[in-house]
Amino acid sequence: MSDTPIDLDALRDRIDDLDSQLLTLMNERAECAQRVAQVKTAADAGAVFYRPEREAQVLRRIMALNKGPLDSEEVARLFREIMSACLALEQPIKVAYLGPEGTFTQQATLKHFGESAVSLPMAAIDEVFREVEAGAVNYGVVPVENSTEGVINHTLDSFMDSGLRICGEVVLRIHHHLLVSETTRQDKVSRIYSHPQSFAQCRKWLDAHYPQAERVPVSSNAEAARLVKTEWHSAAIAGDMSAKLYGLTRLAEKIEDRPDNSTRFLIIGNQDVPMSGEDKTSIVVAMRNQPGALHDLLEPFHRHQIDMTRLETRPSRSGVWNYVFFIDFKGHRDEPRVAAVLEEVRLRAAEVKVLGSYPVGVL
Ligand SMILES: O=C(O)C(=O)C[C@]1(C(=O)O)C=C[C@@H](O)C=C1
Repeated sequence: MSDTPIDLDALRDRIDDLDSQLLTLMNERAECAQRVAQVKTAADAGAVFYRPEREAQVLRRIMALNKGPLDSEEVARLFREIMSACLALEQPIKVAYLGPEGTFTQQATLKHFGESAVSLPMAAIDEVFREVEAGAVNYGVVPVENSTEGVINHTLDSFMDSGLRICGEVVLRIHHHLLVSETTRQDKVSRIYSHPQSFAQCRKWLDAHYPQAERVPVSSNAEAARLVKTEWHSAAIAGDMSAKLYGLTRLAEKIEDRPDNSTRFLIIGNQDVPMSGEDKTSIVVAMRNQPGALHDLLEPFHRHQIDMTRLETRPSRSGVWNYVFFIDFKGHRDEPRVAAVLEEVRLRAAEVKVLGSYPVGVL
């Protein structure tokens, strides 16, 4: 822009003009998406409209193109919403998530699917699986691991009995706040409600600032926030969504002990996702109970130089599955290198189940 001062009215006229162009372009894009839907339906009666690999490519491309001044993540969030609205025109998407409303899983659902998807809170992780299996919803969102507290066993166990596939992942930075209501006597907080995981993630801060307060574990952060509404001497540890839902204010912000505290969520569904260019694969492997079993399992990954991002062991729930390992690694099952490793692992294991290949979380 030149250095000549431009008056406010002229700038607003320019903004109006740009908004008109954006509106036309967004609607042109929406029409394209509608035509994409027609092409998909013509090719296949059971067409799949939601395409995680394409969405990841669109967002990555936009982030790479962005020259600012808008931040790349901000730009991606805007495009996420545009795609969410375009997908809703193709097919309204229903997503079940681990509720209740106001939890971090709801936040992850919005982050991944945008505001145009219909999201439905479920009371438990296995209910999310059941809803997707029954076809009552298109996809599900469940937490799988936290950087401070580790793996969420319920989710891993649910995969052992389910035929559902992993279609995507979303990583959320978790910020906890100490929340109070307008009636709370802030100098008299003697009880704090939260989910056990959140207490664990804020342990040091609580020991330093509220060593005397009673810590009451409840089923979710949102439930903690709800309880605080009715008690003048209580506070809750929860995130922004819960604060907003119950109209609470922050007495202290970002009280998690680790600044990089984050939770990874999985998108579960019925489809195999094609390659996006930057993918991960999750498998579950049962090994026979014999010496060197773990070494045998890991050796092919090392030899093919495949980058393992997670390895978890769960107790087996049947005779054959003596050891059960959940493994995440970089790459897609359709890549020859990955296909070769999977073949070798199959020869060494009692059983192998590929839970899915899916795009590495973009946002
Ligand atoms: O490319 C497609 O397959 C589309 O349906 C279009 C579009 C988009 O808006 O860009 C919408 C939904 C899909 O999940 C992926 C992308």
